[in-house]
Amino acid sequence: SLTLEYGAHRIGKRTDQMMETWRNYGLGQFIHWGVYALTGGHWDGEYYSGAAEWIRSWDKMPKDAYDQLYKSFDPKNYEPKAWAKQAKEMGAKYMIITTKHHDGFSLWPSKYTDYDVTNSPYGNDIIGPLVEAYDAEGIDVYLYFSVMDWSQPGYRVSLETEEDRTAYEDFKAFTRNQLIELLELYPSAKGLWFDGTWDEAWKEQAVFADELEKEMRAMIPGLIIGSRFRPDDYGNRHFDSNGDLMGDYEQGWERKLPNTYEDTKGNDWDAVMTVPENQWGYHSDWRGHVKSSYELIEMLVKSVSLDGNFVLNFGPDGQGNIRSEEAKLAKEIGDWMKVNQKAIYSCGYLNWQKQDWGYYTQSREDGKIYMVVFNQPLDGKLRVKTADKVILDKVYPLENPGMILTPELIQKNEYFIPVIMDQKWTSPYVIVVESSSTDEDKNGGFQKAK
Ligand SMILES: Cc1ccc([C@@H]2N[C@@H](C)[C@@H](O)[C@H]2O)cc1
Repeated sequence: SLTLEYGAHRIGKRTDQMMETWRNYGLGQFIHWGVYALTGGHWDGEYYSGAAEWIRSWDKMPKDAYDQLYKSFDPKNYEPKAWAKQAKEMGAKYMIITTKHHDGFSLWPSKYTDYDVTNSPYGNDIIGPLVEAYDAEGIDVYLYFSVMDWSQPGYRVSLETEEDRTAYEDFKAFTRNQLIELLELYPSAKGLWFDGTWDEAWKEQAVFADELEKEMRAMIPGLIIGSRFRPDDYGNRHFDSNGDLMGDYEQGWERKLPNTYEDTKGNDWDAVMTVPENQWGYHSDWRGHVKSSYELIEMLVKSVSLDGNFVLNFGPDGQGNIRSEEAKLAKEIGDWMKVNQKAIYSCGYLNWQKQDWGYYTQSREDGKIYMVVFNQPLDGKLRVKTADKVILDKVYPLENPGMILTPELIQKNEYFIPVIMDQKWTSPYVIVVESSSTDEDKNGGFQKAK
């Protein structure tokens, strides 16, 4: 393997408490909010078919018109406490907020740019009250930060000339200043979610990024930073040039999920997901497929079953309203979580053979196994093939622990669990499996593991 100065600084999962807490979240909320929300994905009566938060890059969006939008940013309906309460009801354990997206508009009072909330009619800090509201609900806050910043004169896609390099040095100092400022202003933040780090110019900054990451980690011990921040000695992000994970967890799952445990490479990871196919910021006219709570619950369960976190995106409108489609999803997901949260929180991957009826999760606290059923077999028999030397001690519906189910042995380590056909299941349900391992003792008999 290559000798890397700026590659992965750790092999394998972090084992400290803050990362344990992160690993056990299960469900998170992403919030994309900024001046792009004022356009709602339209300009001058025209519909923008791209991702609404990218509307500035649209050829039909005059850049100076976009860059004046902040002078109308005055969200009368912004209610951070209501947002936090809604997230709590949904069952989110953490929230990632865009402090600054690619356009560079800073939602906090930044000393380092005039392109921030203090120079908008709204005038006040957006981030601070949001952090307080989510902290008060017991939901951990993470700060999304886009390194790419179209508003900054020193920003460069690539460094071709000496002038580029000089300008980029200013941009690097600005970037560092804003990040240090964010961590000084919001020290209760548990981590940073970086974006906009794909430019060639940034990929040459292995030394700078490494020093900056070390500085930020020193400011907030245990700070959690994903794989999308640092480039290694050869400009590789996410995985260094030896294939080792950069940062504390993999951030590569954007609008997609791994399909097998092997896909996760045994790393911690999060999947961030839009409700429509590809809209993060507010678009007033969602076209194409809008995901149902059923689909999103399956993605959540699939993520947890593969040792990941699932982060659902919300895009408040220009006045600070949460749109009705998202409010409905938050309610429906929350209703499901209220009944089934034990199969999500502090749960992860179980190495039993994947079955068609759905997903296994296993509690990292008490080892209980959860069968989350999405596709009930027509004969009502859930096939279960355990790992070797496992016996099923007790099987019952999470919603009705008194209803003991008797597994039918098909062959060694394989059973049918008879589901309750008389009960009309209308949403994904959970069967609990309490199991123990058998170790063949000296004389070949079986005894229950202690
Ligand atoms: C090609 C591309 C660049 C940036 C993105 C940003 N990452 C998501 C988390 C959103 O912030 C989106 O604007 C998406 C696609």
